[in-house]
Amino acid sequence: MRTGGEIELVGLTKRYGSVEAVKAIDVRIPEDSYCCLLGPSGCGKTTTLRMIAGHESVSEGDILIGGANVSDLMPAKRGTAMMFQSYALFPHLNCAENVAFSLKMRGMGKSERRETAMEYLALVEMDQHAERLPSQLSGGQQQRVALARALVTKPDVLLLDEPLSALDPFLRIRMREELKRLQSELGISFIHVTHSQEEAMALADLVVVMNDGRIEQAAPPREVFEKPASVFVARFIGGHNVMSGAIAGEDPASSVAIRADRVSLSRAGGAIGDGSHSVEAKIAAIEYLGLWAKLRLDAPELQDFTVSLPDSQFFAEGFRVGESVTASWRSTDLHRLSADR
Ligand SMILES: Nc1ncnc2c1ncn2[C@@H]1O[C@H](COP(=O)(O)OP(=O)(O)OP(=O)(O)O)[C@@H](O)[C@H]1O
Repeated sequence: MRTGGEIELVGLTKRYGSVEAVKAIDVRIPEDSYCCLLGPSGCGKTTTLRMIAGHESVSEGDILIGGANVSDLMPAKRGTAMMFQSYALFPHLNCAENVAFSLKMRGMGKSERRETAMEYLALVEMDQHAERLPSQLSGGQQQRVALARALVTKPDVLLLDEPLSALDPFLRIRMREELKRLQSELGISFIHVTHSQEEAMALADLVVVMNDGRIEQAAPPREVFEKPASVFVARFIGGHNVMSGAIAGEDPASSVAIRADRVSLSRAGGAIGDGSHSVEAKIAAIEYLGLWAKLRLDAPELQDFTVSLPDSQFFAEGFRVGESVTASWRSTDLHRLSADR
């Protein structure tokens, strides 16, 4: 087992002509950690990853890996390996040859190459398919080989660009578990680009939420969910309602968030739960999701306001679309948000 290097991005900036794709971002990713760069399309995630890999030049700022400034180093000298969304396997080489390719480039002898390639194929449970060509593998199997090929170079940091997006939902969850296992077994850092908040929450030790070339919040998943730093993070991560501060007796220009599962509902005229804030509303829509039901409420002071009720409570109450209800919550459950930039 080895210890992956700490990664530090200092004032990292990327300009394409007049477009500033990444805007002076600062973040420290501890060694031996699983980091997800999360954000909507075009927010600068891939550009950041490509700068770390050395596939894209830096306009300003620095990239430090294990304390060394690698900003101007060739990709092969950085201690990083990249796994692409398309897997990019050589079609004419079998699995073992694909994994052994970079070892050949480094001058390793044939039998040692084969032995090492088989060891890494076993790590991703693909050793039994060593002689197959990529065209004879499923998408998920090709991805495992691509992972072995990236890991065989013994990087300090593995960079993954949307690695699960081409897989079906079932396989995506299996591979997610596999990636997490590999990261903790190998003891190196993984930096994984995704636009899926669920994927980031499931995998990451550190979630870096990006928006328009900037970092909105970099924190462990629980902190991002429980204490979203901005209106953007609260909306993007989901599960929260964002309201004007006026509802909490604060500056109407400020914003507060309440989790969808922290709101109580009672029939209009009925007793208000244990909430210290309440709003009269109508049920505009209901989505039954198995474990939960999501009820969208309509009221002048609420926008896109959703309440999540456990299925048992939802069926016991028998709420219907169009009914008048009172939504209430405790002031201690309100979370103050900073404005979007
Ligand atoms: N080679 C380029 N030339 C000009 N602009 C670019 C170039 N590459 C990226 N951009 C712009 O930089 C911004 C960030 O792009 P980037 O690919 O990093 O976003 P992303 O968050 O990875 O998006 P996605 O999830 O869609 O891949 C976008 O506005 C994009 O149009």
